[in-house]
Amino acid sequence: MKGIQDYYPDHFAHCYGCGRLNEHGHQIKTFWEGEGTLTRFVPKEYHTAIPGFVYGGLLASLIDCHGTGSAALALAKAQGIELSETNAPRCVTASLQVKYLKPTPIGGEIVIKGKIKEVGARKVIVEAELFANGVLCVVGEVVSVLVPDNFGL
Ligand SMILES: CCCCCCCCCCCC(=O)SCCNC(=O)CCNC(=O)[C@H](O)C(C)(C)COP(=O)(O)OP(=O)(O)OC[C@H]1O[C@@H](n2cnc3c(N)ncnc32)[C@H](O)[C@@H]1OP(=O)(O)O
Repeated sequence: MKGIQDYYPDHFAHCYGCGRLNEHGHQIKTFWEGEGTLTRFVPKEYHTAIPGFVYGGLLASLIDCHGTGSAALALAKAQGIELSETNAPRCVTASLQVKYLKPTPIGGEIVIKGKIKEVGARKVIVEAELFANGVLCVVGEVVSVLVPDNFGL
């Protein structure tokens, strides 16, 4: 199953968090799951903050790209866009807020769930919950803004 990131054109596919063409990045993929969105990621040992626990900056970057991916999915749905490699909304992060509720253990899969809080013509607000072994460890809110095809070129 394709994630929204699989539809990003090549020049948007180098992001460290979600770019499929960045061999050094996280290459996350974000999907619809019911009315919400979902991203999965398995941290490596070197993603350590203190031994046994995940570095918070990594968790923020996962929430960041989960947010922009969820925003692109939400805009496509709201605007009736059938996703293809030549037709997908492109969003960047305007604002990222993260709250670390509990230390996040290394050693299993992280699941990030997104709830679309607001969808405008260009701005989307996504609330994110990050779980490790089923325990809610981090919450966040991402404001994403739709940008044109030639953004950054
Ligand atoms: C398929 C391919 C995908 C491709 C995606 C692949 C890349 C994934 C990106 C991963 C995440 C990143 O790291 S992205 C990299 C980090 N982010 C950036 O570098 C973005 C830098 N900032 C910018 O370029 C700009 O400030 C923008 C594009 C974010 C917004 O500028 P703009 O386009 O002029 O927007 P503007 O008209 O002023 O505002 C539009 C709406 O957004 C709101 N807004 C604007 N800025 C903010 C803000 N900081 N915090 C809250 N809200 C804001 C405004 O109030 C307004 O709301 P309303 O009046 O409509 O309610």
